[in-house]
Amino acid sequence: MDYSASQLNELISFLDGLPEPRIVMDADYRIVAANKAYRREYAGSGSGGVASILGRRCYEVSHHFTVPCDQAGESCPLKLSQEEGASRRVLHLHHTPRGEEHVDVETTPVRDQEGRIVYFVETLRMVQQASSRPAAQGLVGRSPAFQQMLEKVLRVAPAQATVLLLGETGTGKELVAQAVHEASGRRDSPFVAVDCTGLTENLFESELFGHEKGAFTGAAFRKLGLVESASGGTLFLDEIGELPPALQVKLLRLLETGTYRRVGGVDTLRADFRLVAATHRDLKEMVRQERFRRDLYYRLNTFPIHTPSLAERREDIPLLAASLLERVDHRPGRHFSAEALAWLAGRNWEGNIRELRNLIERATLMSDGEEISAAKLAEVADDGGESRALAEGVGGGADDSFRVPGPLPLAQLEQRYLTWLMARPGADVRTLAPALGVSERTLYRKLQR
Ligand SMILES: Nc1ncnc2c1ncn2[C@@H]1O[C@H](COP(=O)(O)OP(=O)(O)OP(=O)(O)O)[C@@H](O)[C@H]1O
Repeated sequence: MDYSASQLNELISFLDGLPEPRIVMDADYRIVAANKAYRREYAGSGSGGVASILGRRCYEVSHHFTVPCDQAGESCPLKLSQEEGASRRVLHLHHTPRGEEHVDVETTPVRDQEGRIVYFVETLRMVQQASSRPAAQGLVGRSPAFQQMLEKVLRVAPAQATVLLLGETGTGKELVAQAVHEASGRRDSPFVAVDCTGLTENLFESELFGHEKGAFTGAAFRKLGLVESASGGTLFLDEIGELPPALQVKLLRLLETGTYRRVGGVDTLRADFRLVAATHRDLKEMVRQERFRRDLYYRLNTFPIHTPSLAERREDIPLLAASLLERVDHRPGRHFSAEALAWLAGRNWEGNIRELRNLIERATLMSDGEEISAAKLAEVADDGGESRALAEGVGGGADDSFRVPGPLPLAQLEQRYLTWLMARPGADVRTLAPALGVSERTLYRKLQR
């Protein structure tokens, strides 16, 4: 290796001056150095400081894995970077002194004079827009489906590209739109949301473009439109599939020319917003049926992001439930019993997170003690008794074979398996724990994770 110790020291002191946490690794995944920001953020005090990570492998430190990430079902940026000889970025869940966190990891090869790769510099950017632990606000999630979505959000956010959010109702499209805004350079300017449902032609124009004083009866003052209010920021058009054809033309004109006029005004104004649009409809099908303009569809569909349904991210339900409980109920000590969490995870949620949130809110209002039970949830669920039957363990409905779509990291497999087990009729922690060879406390802790 033609890379001297003094060159390595030079590299480290250069990295010390950079604000983001960075580590240097060799091709064998060993951490050979960490910059000041890394030491501050990750190697904390108490755990032996930076000395405790030097010489150890990155996958042991960040994932507590015994094999490299790519052998544990995750993509490994070091491996990808090595294969392609270029920088690679992936989103990972990392163990940190604060618990598990989403981290945007970028690995860049370092070459010697002969152009051979000798080290890799890994940059770790903390993701502010989502939490993998219960949180009082923002997006929470840790399932693969959620991570795939989050990775797309973080990639597109810094660009100006239009984002199209496609997903069932209640999957968090507005929250995702806000995350795009927060992760973009426009975060200090307004985020303006417009619901396109029920917009008439007149309303659309005056709401979006504003109007001049006296433009029509009742227009006593000049009014700023939402496009103007969103200037410098992000305009979120929710339920874009509901926009009538006449308004689709107007929106297309705005997007293509980047200009508009207030109702009753003569000045042409320049729009400056980043567009995020969302719909639960199949826009492509609407185009086929000529209910949505093809040209507008292509203009909007620059960067589509699928917001996963709860059925696609079932393992996130206990985490979401704990977060939503924090949001709707501020009484100290309020929590779900393990059976309640398993009951929530085993149910079908057509209304997705919104339905989950509403049910939790009803259950908190109807519960007196600190603990919310599965029986209480079943009582307040409005599905004709099917839920109660499941909670009491007398009804069918739970599939009796455990299946996974393909290889999964073992920690995820365990989580899925436990959630599935607990969702079976009659399952309870007391009888399951000995069958699984763990204590009740351990099982409870695993279910809360
Ligand atoms: N990942 C998430 N973490 C925490 N809360 C979430 C998450 N996603 C959605 N929520 C919550 O779920 C509810 C529904 O979300 P939101 O209104 O953004 O959904 P939507 O997809 O825009 O729905 P619709 O299509 O009906 O407009 C909100 O209360 C939101 O705060």
